[in-house]
Amino acid sequence: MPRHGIVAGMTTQTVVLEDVRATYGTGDRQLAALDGVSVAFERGTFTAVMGPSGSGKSTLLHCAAGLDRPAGGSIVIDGVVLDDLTEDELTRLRRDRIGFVFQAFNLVSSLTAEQNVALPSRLAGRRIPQADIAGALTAVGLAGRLRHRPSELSGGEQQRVAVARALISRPAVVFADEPTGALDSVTSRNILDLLRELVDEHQQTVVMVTHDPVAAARADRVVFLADGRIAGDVRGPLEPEQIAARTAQLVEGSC
Ligand SMILES: Nc1ncnc2c1ncn2[C@@H]1O[C@H](COP(=O)(O)OP(=O)(O)OP(=O)(O)O)[C@@H](O)[C@H]1O
Repeated sequence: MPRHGIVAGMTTQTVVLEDVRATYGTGDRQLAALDGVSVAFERGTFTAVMGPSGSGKSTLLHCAAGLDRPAGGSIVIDGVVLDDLTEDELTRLRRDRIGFVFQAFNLVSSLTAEQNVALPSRLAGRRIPQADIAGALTAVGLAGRLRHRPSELSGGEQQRVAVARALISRPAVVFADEPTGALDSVTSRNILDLLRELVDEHQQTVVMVTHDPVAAARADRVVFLADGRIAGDVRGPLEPEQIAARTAQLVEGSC
């Protein structure tokens, strides 16, 4: 794989990880969070990433989105090789093509819900019409919360603001780290409907980390991680029970 620039002939709007390694700590305390992961996410598909706690799911998402630099291997997003990009180039790529729903939401506490949703686009120099911002918050069930600050919202409401923020600019790729983790089953289904709509109607690519077999069953494919390696890769349609059984096997194996 070329080390820099656009990869000729590669289908655009895909995410390709080749032998990606990620470590935390140094010396005796060094831990391999990702240990040679190779996986590709095709354009217009919805993939769930599952696996035991600590198996490397969030690290995979952060590396794939260019938020963390891997210790080795290669990552291509939408035809652009990330490996040698400068921090500024990476930031631009993220703003232009990637939406990220963080596990911890990462909302700015001093800003209202609508200001949080508009922030990434504003930083990229784009103005989003007020009606679109209100529409995105309405789509996640927060029509009555536009002017609320994060401290005035419940955990699930903050999570939904984070989802609206990631989707508003219609990024080519959406990475979502447990986007339904704090939600009741009805709200969770609404968020998953939204993610499906991105894929089915707009050909966006969605990669979602989840512990919930019901949420994973809405994806086209489930990639399983264990101990920083790919431990399974199954294409749907899948039943939640099948997904739960496979996850339980991996959890038992990692205990
Ligand atoms: N900032 C960090 N410093 C040191 N170790 C870390 C750090 N972040 C993650 N790790 C370790 O890396 C491994 C993978 O972590 P990661 O968060 O990617 O797992 P995960 O599968 O997303 O877990 P969970 O399901 O619990 O969110 C774990 O062993 C974790 O303890």
